[in-house]
Amino acid sequence: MARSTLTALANEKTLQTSFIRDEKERPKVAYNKFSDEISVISLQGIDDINGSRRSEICEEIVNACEDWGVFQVIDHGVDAELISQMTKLAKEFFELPPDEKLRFDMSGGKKGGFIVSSHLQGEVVQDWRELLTYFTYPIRARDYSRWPDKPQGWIAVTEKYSEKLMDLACKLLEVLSEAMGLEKEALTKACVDMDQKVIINFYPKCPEPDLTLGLKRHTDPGTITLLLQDQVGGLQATKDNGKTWITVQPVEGAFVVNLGDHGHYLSNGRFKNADHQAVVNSNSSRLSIATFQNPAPDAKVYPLKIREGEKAIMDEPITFAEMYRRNMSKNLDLTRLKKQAKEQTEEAKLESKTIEDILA
Ligand SMILES: O=C1C[C@@H](c2ccc(O)c(O)c2)Oc2cc(O)cc(O)c21
Ligand SMILES: O=C(O)CCC(=O)C(=O)O
Ligand SMILES: [Fe+2]
Repeated sequence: MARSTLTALANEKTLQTSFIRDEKERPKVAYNKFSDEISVISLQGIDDINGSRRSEICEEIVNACEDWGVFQVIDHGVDAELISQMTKLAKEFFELPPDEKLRFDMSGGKKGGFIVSSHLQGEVVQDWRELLTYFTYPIRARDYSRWPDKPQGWIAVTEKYSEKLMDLACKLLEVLSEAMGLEKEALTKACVDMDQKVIINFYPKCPEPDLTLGLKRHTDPGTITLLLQDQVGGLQATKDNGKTWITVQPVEGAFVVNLGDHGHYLSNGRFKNADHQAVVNSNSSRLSIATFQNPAPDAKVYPLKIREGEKAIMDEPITFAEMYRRNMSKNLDLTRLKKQAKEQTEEAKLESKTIEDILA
């Protein structure tokens, strides 16, 4: 799609075929049929090291990580005013004219910027989303030329936001380290020099939302992700390999926290890395801001704790870069297999049609 954005397609009556997904991948649950299965945990009292509230909070977090690998946090200490400024500026970015957004176009291998209708590697079907991404930590790796200069105030607000989210993520990783019977810093140390990347997802309203996805089913690759979503709804998770899905209830000012593949491996599979996706709707656009906390690319990935009676879920330590590469190529193989299976079914259908025709 040259020099154009998704927003232009949002007013059409039907969906372009490049966004239409196989029936098996289409949404099974409505974007606004909210579930209360995901715990909403207040962090009030978490800093009171010897207080009883801290141990209750830790227990709630650990239970949620063992069950879904997803929970929501409120009373997290990130200033409500900062959250509302961040959301306002992010919305304003996506409202800019296409040419302004495309000044930050990421195609051509640039690191950070704006992408329209990205699709996952090896996929042909496009996601119904626009996104803006930039790398915030380590600070020395920041490339401010890839951070938008509009709307005004953007850089100062996003810097503050990423700093506060780094603090919150480290606090949550402390709780998980302790739950594994390790020192508080164990998980952050395993990340070596923690990377942070922010992805702002904008999902315009969609003419035929039942045929497509805003963001296809995936797990996040990193340690932990903090997601700020608006009140529209659309984040869905599954814990039975896609048979059933739930839509996460939006909670004003809350962060949805989910563990990624790295967090899953480090806990030897004890903490889940839930498959999730974003569905879209025809009534309103939706905005979400995902902050990914990842280990450094050359950090070693291997379980930090293997409990008695358990076997390691990895054969050998590998780097995070290698872990990411292997997961990507596994996903690619799966996509290829699915494509082949589909083609074979189509062929079988054609053959049987021919037989039916002969017999008719
Ligand atoms: O865009 C995303 C979302 C997500 C993700 C989706 C699909 C994948 O195959 C995947 O590996 C990740 O998390 C991300 C994490 C990243 O580091 C970059 C991304 O673009 C995304
Ligand atoms: O927009 C959402 O609700 C999900 C976003 C997400 O999963 C991601 O950016 O990795
Ligand atoms: Fe995700």
